[in-house]
Amino acid sequence: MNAPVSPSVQTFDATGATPVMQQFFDMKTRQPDALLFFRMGDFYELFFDDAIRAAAALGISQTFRGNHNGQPIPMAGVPHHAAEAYLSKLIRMGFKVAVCEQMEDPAEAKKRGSKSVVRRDIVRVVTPGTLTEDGLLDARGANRLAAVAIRAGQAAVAAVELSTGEVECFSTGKEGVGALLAALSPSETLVADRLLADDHLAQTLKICGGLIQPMPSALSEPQASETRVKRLYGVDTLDGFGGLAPAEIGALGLIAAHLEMTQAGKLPALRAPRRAAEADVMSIDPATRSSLEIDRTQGGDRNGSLLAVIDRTVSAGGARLLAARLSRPLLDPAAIDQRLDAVEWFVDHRSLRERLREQLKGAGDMARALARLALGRGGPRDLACLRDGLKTGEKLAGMVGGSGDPLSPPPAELETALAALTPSLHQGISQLLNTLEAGLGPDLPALARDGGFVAPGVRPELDQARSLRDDSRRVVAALEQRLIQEAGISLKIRHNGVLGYFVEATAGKADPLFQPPLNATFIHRQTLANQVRFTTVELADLDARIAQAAERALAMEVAAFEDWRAEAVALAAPIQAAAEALARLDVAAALAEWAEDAGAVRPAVDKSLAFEAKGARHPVVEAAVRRAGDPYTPNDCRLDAAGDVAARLSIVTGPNMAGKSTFLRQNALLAILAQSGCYVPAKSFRLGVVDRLFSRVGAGDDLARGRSTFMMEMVETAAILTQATPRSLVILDEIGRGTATYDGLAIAWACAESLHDTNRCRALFATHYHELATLEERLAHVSNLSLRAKEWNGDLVFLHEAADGPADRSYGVQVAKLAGVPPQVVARAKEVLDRLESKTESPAKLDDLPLFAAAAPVMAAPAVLAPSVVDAALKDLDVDGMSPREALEALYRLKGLLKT
Ligand SMILES: Nc1ncnc2c1ncn2[C@@H]1O[C@H](COP(=O)(O)OP(=O)(O)OP(=O)(O)O)[C@@H](O)[C@H]1O
Repeated sequence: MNAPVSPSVQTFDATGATPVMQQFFDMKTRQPDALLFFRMGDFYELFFDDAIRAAAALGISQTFRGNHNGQPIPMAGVPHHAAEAYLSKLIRMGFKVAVCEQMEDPAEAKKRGSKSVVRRDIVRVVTPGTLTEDGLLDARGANRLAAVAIRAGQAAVAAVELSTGEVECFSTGKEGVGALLAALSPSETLVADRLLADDHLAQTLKICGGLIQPMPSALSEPQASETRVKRLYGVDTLDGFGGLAPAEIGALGLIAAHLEMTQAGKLPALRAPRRAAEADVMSIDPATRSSLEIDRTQGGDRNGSLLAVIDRTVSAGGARLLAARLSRPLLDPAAIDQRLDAVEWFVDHRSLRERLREQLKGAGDMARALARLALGRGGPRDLACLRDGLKTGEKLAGMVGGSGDPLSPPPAELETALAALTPSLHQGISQLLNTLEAGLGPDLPALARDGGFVAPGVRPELDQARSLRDDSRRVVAALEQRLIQEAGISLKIRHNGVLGYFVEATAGKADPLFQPPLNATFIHRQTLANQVRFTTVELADLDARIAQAAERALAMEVAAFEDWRAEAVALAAPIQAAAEALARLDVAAALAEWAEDAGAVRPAVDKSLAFEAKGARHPVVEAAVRRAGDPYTPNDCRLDAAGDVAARLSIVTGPNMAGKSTFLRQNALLAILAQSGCYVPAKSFRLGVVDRLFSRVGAGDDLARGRSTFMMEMVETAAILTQATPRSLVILDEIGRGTATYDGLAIAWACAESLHDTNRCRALFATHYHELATLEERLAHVSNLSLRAKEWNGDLVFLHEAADGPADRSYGVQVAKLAGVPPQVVARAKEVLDRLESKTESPAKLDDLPLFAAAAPVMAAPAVLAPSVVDAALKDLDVDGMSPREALEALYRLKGLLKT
């Protein structure tokens, strides 16, 4: 989303306004910070500043309409049938839009007097977090409205997905808000305005809160909040939600207030809040989430993320559930196992899985259809979506329940889903299903008011009105034949919204109709360039009868729709449960499908502090490498925070491009996949649950950020060192690289020691400081790993193989050669390196290293290398011919030259 646009609040002097403008001013005063879409006939018009801003944002023309206080009124408009596309664009740009509709037919208004104005009202305020239309939403992604509240030092984040009715509520400490928001990735976040004075919180919200809506602080006060939440759920007490904490009520209260304000009194069908404490889900801070590219890449694309690679779901609800699971891995091994049982069952029942996935494709998005119906924005197609979803559910329940394999009955996770999908277990649902199956015809319009969707034979009165209408149409056809005979010229009976039915003749041939005797029958109505239009007494009479019958038929259809809608909304809870059950089946089957495609295995998750991966792969890099026709090298990784069966901390070395970052990330992704209840791409994987995952990936990986991020890197490192527990998993990639060599080495060294001694967590620490390899001898639970490369006929070959022990050397010069650094520079670098590596020329050996001493080591005497190594290397650089990556590497090389 683009940077949110700050609302511009205008003040108006309404004196002397025309009645319509007066109405506009009234509406605008009610929603001063929203663009007002003011319905006038077939258009939504915008006026004054709104018109100017919307015209600029949408690239539509801005005109003027009349005057106000002697000034022309700026105006811009969008046709109502195309409004959704414009709305979508405005919302994406961060605008808020208030939709003001005509609440009556203009004819009704006329009855009150010729000067009276059509009644209008704001029916909805559209904000990013309150969208429900398919056209405005990504079907496979959630669209959440979040709220943050803090009470007595305790924080809560609540989130509602209005388009499916899902509500979640999390309690956390103040510092946990960022991780929760990053996991929820809301498109809009409500927060009491006084909390924005807290810089840290304001910054967190800015990074992961979507559009921030400051709310008057009074709205999150306990009493007001509680009353609003009760009203939202239509309950007398909140006890049924299991003792919500004051901060949770505050956050839900803000959501309730925002919904009241934006939905113009329509109540959404919300589910009871699903609550989770920080202790239930793996905490992944925003920086880690972004660097691991879980549901989107660092560039913001879904493609190339972990989610995109493993997602084999076939329904929108399934896709959303998988995304939610992957963004919030669980901590309870039993709950994780339940999910894994379901996946395993589908791995074992392949043909059933294939049939089930085929059925699921046609199931539609029940959750979103129901939400639209509840908010009065649904139509006959949404009812059909419920019908099809429930029907599919019934079929699937039969299919899975009757799988006929007594030795391997469906596990608990699937059993619960099946129960929610068996209509006979819920009388209301089977009744609704019968009603909709019998009631909905084959051709369904988007809106009930377009009619034609109620099947014949369902409502006798409707059938009567329809046959009257259709009979009359046959009479019209007969009348047309008679009039042609009578007039002796060719003519047609046509219909339009203004004239109703009329007779149309070509202008050149219409003369006789104006002459006696025909002018006694044909009454002139309209002359166009090529046609002349008439009516007859008989036709006018027929027109009235047809219009009446059609009107009655339509009214009956709309009434039928309302009945069915109400029946469905009253069954919101079981329908939502069925929708979720379909999503669960889809996710379990899809993960089994992926497991088979990717050769993934079931992980063993327990309460130990171990991490034992054998033959593991990075799912995203593997896919990319294979696409390029290369093989991917699987790797093992063993850690144990207790230090019993493996080291707690592994120092990972190896040349540039050897695969260090990939190895680190791969292991973090295994933990996420396993705790989300997914199979993992490995030969085997045993994991003691990880409570917090931290990843600090080197600044050098991103040129654009690399220059000024040493501070950022240190802030993130500080967070890790203060927050990681013995149950956490930390991956640190090239920490300390963005500063002077000795500072960097000292910081890296101290961090490694602290992780080992104080945090005592499992950690992988990739570094170019080979000096850190000696930690293995100095600390009890440290091991060395290296990603291997070897020289072959003067070239460097990357093996991507993680082996015990440190890297023998860094091969920086060879990598420079591979990267296309000019041969003379490479040759010179080799020469310099040889000298530096010879004992006599290299004074800075680690054993002499005065770690943490204030004095920096003295540079080697430059005399032998006069004028200077750096001068020479600089001179040879072809700066204009370098890519950014080559430039960065050259810079490091130059810094490397300074090292000694
Ligand atoms: N296990 C593997 N099997 C096959 N190819 C791999 C493997 N690991 C990494 N690669 C390939 O090597 C490339 C470089 O990997 P990566 O970025 O992890 O190296 P690095 O050691 O972190 O490099 P640098 O130190 O320059 O950041 C990857 O983009 C991928 O194409």
